[in-house]
Amino acid sequence: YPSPQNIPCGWSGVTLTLIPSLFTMTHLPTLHPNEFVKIVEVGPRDGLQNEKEIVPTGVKIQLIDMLSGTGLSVIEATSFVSSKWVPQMADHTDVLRGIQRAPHVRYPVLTPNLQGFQDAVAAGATEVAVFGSASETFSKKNINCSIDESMLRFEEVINTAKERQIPVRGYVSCALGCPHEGDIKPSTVAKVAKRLYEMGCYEISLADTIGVGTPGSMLKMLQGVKKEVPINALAVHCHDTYGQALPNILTALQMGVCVVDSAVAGLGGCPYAQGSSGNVSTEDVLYMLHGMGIETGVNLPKVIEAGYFICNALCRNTNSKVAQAKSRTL
Ligand SMILES: CC(C)(COP(=O)([O-])OP(=O)([O-])OC[C@H]1O[C@@H](n2cnc3c(N)ncnc32)[C@H](O)[C@@H]1OP(=O)([O-])[O-])[C@@H](O)C(=O)NCCC(=O)NCCSC(=O)C[C@@](C)(O)CC(=O)[O-]
Repeated sequence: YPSPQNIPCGWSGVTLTLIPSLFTMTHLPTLHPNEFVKIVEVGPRDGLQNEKEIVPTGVKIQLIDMLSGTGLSVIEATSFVSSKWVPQMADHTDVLRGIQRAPHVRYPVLTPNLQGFQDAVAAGATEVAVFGSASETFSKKNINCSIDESMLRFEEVINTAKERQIPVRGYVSCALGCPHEGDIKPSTVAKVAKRLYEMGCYEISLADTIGVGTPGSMLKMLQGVKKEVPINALAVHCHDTYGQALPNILTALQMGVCVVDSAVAGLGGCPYAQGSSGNVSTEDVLYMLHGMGIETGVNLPKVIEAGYFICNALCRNTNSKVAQAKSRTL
């Protein structure tokens, strides 16, 4: 079963003993110039799925094409979900067929069930993601089934994907809190993550769906999950509702995580998680990582340009502090 993870993963060498010093702020970990963090750009999917006005398909395609030229290696393109549930993603096939695929870029799409997987493959998808939750209530509201039922659906998707050599990524929503159930135990997150990993997901993205986490809760959650899933198979997916996304990501990096999800211009929100704000912006994550001497292979000015493009198209300001600062100094 193929793993698309060819990228060196440098931060896994940072030891847990550095974590207490994060909190006393006495010193930060030593930085090495060859360290690499993979960015998973989720703007075209997570960033746009919650937009009230339907974004023209051509705009989505142009955004993905611009992002393809930035050095990003993974761009989540769209979702093969029900258009009754998420009308914004109804043009999934046209988006996937319309983009100019760059050879070094992978374009995963969300598939909640076998029907979505089959539609995605028919449209040309070569990588998919299943999305589960650590909260029963959120699972029912988001994909209309319990956690156990969702695992049966995902198993079908993953087994079919294996036959076709299609890699599958897994999400665990509500990893740091649920809009309906409040706090979620790290052991519950770990259990769901483990099930997805053992079924065959090559990477598990732990999502702070409503952006309520702090470095403290991120630390405890990752301590729980890494007992069940190797740290180099984990990613973090932080929404920035309480302005904690960057410190949470930094904490995850210090724990050894080396894959970070983010959305250009900080777009986003989940239609089934009221009150959640946008994802952490790709521009701000890049600025932090590059400032720490960590390589990403991504060109920040080109991402800022893509961010301006989509913000103009949506008639709104960017959520990226870095893009805002750069525009003031132009
Ligand atoms: C999962 C379903 C489809 C179940 O929806 P359901 O209504 O329970 O499905 P069903 O199996 O009972 O079928 C009912 C109808 O839906 C159709 N159907 C069935 N499956 C599909 C499909 N794949 N694509 C298109 N149509 C589909 C099916 O064909 C049938 O059509 P009808 O006979 O009535 O005409 C629905 O609940 C759904 O689409 N949910 C999507 C929710 C979603 O996209 N949420 C946002 C993404 S998750 C997220 O944002 C979190 C994340 C990943 O970013 C991380 C984080 O921050 O937490």
